[in-house]
Amino acid sequence: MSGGVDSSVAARLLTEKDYDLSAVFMRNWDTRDESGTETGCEWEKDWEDVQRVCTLLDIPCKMVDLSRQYWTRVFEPALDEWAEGLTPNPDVSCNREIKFGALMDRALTTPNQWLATGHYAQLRWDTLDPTHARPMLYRSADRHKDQTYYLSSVPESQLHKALFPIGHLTKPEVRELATRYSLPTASRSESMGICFVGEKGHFNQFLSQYIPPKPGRIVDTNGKDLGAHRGLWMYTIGQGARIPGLTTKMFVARKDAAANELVVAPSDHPSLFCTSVFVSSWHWIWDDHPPSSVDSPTGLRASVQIRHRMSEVPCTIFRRKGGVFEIRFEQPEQGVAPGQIAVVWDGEWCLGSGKIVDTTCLE
Ligand SMILES: Nc1ncnc2c1ncn2[C@@H]1O[C@H](COP(=O)(O)OP(=O)(O)OP(=O)(O)O)[C@@H](O)[C@H]1O
Repeated sequence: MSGGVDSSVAARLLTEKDYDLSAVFMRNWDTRDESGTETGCEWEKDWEDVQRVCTLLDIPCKMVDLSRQYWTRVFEPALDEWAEGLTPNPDVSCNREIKFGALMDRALTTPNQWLATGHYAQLRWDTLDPTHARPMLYRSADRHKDQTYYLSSVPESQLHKALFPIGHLTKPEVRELATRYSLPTASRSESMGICFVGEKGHFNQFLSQYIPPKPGRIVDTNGKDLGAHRGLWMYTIGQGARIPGLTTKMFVARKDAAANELVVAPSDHPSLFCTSVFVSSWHWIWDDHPPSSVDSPTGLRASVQIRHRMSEVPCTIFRRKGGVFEIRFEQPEQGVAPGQIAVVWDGEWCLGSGKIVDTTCLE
């Protein structure tokens, strides 16, 4: 339980079933490591809320400190990628490495135990082999809140031991239940993004505590010098880049890490539209995936999401050498950045995800 409304309702719903419940709150950020954020993660407040809900529901709760594991397995690797100019997604690795990794290992000590969370996601079961039912990760009923993107690299072995009690509900329904059950967290506001970063606008300020400035040039696609930047990690491909003295609005098309140059282009420029991505570091949820059609000349027809806040788009997937897969979009896509996680779907069924290492754009 996180102290938020979703996991509070998840816990309340489980009290109606025949489970022997206990709650676990995880601290994953050591506020002593922060030297600039004003509010920090406020984990004490979250922990208090968890305890208040647990008292009401009459279930025991405990806190575990996984801040060291979070630092080494999630934050440091992401920091390295930001420093290289990539766009990592620490929330995806947090679910794999921490919530359904270290936390699950710590919390589940005997067979017949499950870890329930307030994620908006659903599990369906493939019972083709009745002796070996297999969990399939499905979109939640609330497409606006769906969190399967973030769960896309949690392996089957861990999903076997997971429960998502609110996955069939919408957020308004969850809030209504929280009010009906008089949960103390009913009116808590949404937690946004990565807790230690705080408000979105402070992201660069936060990262600058860890990554030194590395000034370089901003150029257009012809190499014309347009100005200076203070570090490639401060920009994301696809974002608008304000260039003093230019009337045309420019967008980040590419980061040239070798030359430490930020390449920008106007909104309709072909360099902003990508036709395919190359993806490595795959985590297929089922370890006997991907389906064999990735090796056929016609490839695997699927859909792909290359960041959380986008709809999935049709694509075809081909296996290339060295564990790399090429994902070809049906229509050119904008805002495609190396480091981002590409999540692959068969309809509503999430098959897995990997990290974008390269892109092919129209120019
Ligand atoms: N610090 C934590 N300790 C234990 N479980 C956590 C913690 N943070 C998140 N979780 C679990 O992961 C789920 C999804 O986390 P996320 O950060 O996306 O929260 P959320 O969507 O804001 O949900 P909530 O309203 O429960 O905070 C939570 O519902 C909770 O079950």
